[in-house]
Amino acid sequence: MHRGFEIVSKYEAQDIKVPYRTTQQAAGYDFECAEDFTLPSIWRHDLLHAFKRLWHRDPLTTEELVAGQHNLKPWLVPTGVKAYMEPGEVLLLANRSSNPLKHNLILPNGVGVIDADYYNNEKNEGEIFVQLVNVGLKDQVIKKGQRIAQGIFMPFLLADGEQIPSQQRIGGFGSSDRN
Ligand SMILES: O=c1ccn([C@H]2C[C@H](O)[C@@H](COP(=O)(O)OP(=O)(O)OP(=O)(O)O)O2)c(=O)[nH]1
Ligand SMILES: [Mg+2]
Repeated sequence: MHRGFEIVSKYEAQDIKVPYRTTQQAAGYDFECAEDFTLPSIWRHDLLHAFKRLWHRDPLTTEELVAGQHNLKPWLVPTGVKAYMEPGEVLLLANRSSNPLKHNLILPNGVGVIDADYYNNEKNEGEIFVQLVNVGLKDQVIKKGQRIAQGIFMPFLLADGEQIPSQQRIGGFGSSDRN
C-alpha cells in the first residue's frame, strides 16, 4: 500500500492535480485549490461598519460589535484530494511560508493532522480541506490550481501500555466530539 494521493470522485473529471513536490529535497507535497474560492477578510466588513457608525456619532456597542463578527471563522478550502498511508503514518498539513507574506492567509489550526483512517471513512471519502483565515483587509480570491498548503508524510509513535481505541473514524472536523 505505502502512501500517496487520489482524486475524490466529486472532482474526477475536473482536471485536479495530485499534490506534488517542486524540488528534489522538498519535504512537502504542495496541494492546489480545487475550485475558485473567495476568502472574506476577517476584518473588512465589520471594520467598515464600525467606522460608518462612528462617523455618524453612533458608535457600536460591544454587544453589536461581537454580534457583527460574521467573518471571524476559518474557511474550509477544498483540495479535491484524499491521502492513503500505512498504519503508523500521518500526513501533516502545513502552511506555505509565502501564504502569510503574499496573501495574508494563515492556518488557524497551526498544523493540520490528516489521519490514515480519514481515507475512505464511513461518512466521506476523506477529502482533505485546508482551514484558512484571511487576516488581511481585502478579500482574497484563490484560483483553482493555486497552491495553498503542503503535506508532509511522517511516522508516529505510540505510548507504552496504551489501550488501542476501538472507535472507527466517521468524518473529520470534530467528529469524535461527544457533544
Ligand atoms: O487541516 C485539516 C485537519 C483535519 N482534516 C481532516 C483529516 C483528519 O483526519 C480529520 C480530523 O482532524 P483532527 O483530528 O485534527 O480534528 P478533530 O477536531 O479532532 O476532529 P475529529 O473529532 O474528527 O478527530 O479532519 C483536514 O481535512 N484538514
Ligand atoms: Mg481528532
